[in-house]
Amino acid sequence: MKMLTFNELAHRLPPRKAISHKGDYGRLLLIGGNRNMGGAIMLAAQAAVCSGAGLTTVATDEVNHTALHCRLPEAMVLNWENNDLLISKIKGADVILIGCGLGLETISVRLLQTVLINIADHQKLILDGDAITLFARNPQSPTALKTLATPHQKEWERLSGLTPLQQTEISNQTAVKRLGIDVVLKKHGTELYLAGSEPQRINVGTPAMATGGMGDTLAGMLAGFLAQFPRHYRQAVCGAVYLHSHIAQGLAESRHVVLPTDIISRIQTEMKEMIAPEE
Ligand SMILES: NC(=O)C1=CN([C@@H]2O[C@H](COP(=O)(O)OP(=O)(O)OC[C@H]3O[C@@H](n4cnc5c(N)ncnc54)[C@H](O)[C@@H]3O)[C@@H](O)[C@H]2O)[C@@H](O)CC1
Ligand SMILES: Nc1ncnc2c1ncn2[C@@H]1O[C@H](COP(=O)(O)OP(=O)(O)O)[C@@H](O)[C@H]1O
Ligand SMILES: [Mg+2]
Repeated sequence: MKMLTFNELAHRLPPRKAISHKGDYGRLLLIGGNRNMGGAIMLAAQAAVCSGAGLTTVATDEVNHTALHCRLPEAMVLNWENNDLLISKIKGADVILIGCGLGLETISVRLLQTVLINIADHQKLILDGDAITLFARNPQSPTALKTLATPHQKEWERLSGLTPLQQTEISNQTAVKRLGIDVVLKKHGTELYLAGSEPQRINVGTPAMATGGMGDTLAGMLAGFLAQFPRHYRQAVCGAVYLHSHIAQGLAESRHVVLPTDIISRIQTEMKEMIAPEE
C-alpha cells in the first residue's frame, strides 16, 4: 500500500488570507458526550478549535455544559435534547461530526437519525465512535455528499462485517465501495480509503497513543481541517490523520504515554510547519 509522507502534505494546504474572518474557516457542529462520556466530545471540540475551525458548536447532554464552557470558552454549546435548535444548527453547519461519547441509548439513535435526515449534499459528515456502531446496525445511504467514517478495527468489523484478520486492502476497498463512504481505518499504521484515490497508509504513530480519547482527538482534528479547507478535501483528511500521529510520535520520544491533551496543545504550532507560507 502507498505510504503517506510528510513531504506529500507539506505546503499543500492554503495559508489564511489577510482579508478573511471566522466565517471563512467553517461552521462546525459536533454532536456527542452523554452523561458518562462528556470528555470525549470535549477533546474533539478542543482539537477542532485548535486546528482552526472558524465557529464551533457542541450539541451535548446538558450535564456537560459547565465543564465544556470552562475548558473551551471558544465553543458554543447547545442542549442536544432541543430538537428544533439542533435541526437549525445541522442545517447551518458546513461540517458535522457525530459520535464521540455519543452512547448507544435511545437519544443517541434519535440524534444520529436527525443528522442523517436533515443533512444536505453540500455538507460534510464525519461518523466516529458510537455513531459508527449505530450506523452499522442500520446502514443507509448518507445524504451528505462527503461522508467520512473513522472506525478502529472493531468498529470497522461492525460496519464492514470483516474481522480484523480479514481487513486486507482488497476486502476493505470492496466494503468501502459498497458502503459509499470514505474510511480512515485507525490502528498502528492507519489506512485511508478515500474515493478517487488509491489506499494509503501512514508510517507515523506510536503505541504511546493507545489511551482513551485519542480517536476523539483525531475526529476533532478532521472536523477542524475539513471546516477550514473545504476545497482541499483529500489533503485536509490526509493532513489531519498524519499530523495527529506525527505529533504523538515526536512527543513519545520523551514520554511513555502521550495524552490526547498533549497532542491538542501542539496542533497550532505544528500546523504552521504544514501550511504553505503566505504568498
Ligand atoms: N473520556 C471519554 O469520555 C472517552 C469516551 N470514549 C467513547 O467511548 C465510546 C465507545 O468507544 P470504544 O472504542 O471504547 O468502544 P468499542 O466497544 O466500540 O470498542 C473498544 C474495543 O474494541 C477493541 N479493538 C479492537 N481493535 C481495536 C483498535 N485497533 N483500536 C481500538 N480498539 C480496538 C478493543 O478490545 C476495545 O476494548 C465512543 O463513543 C468513544 O468516543 C472513548 O473514546 C474513551 C474515552
Ligand atoms: N499502537 C498504536 N500505534 C499507532 N497508533 C495507535 C496505536 N494505538 C492507538 N493508536 C491511535 O490512537 C487512536 C485511537 O482511536 P480510538 O480507538 O477511536 O480511541 P478513542 O475512541 O478512545 O478516542 C487512533 O488514531 C489510532 O490509530
Ligand atoms: Mg474512538
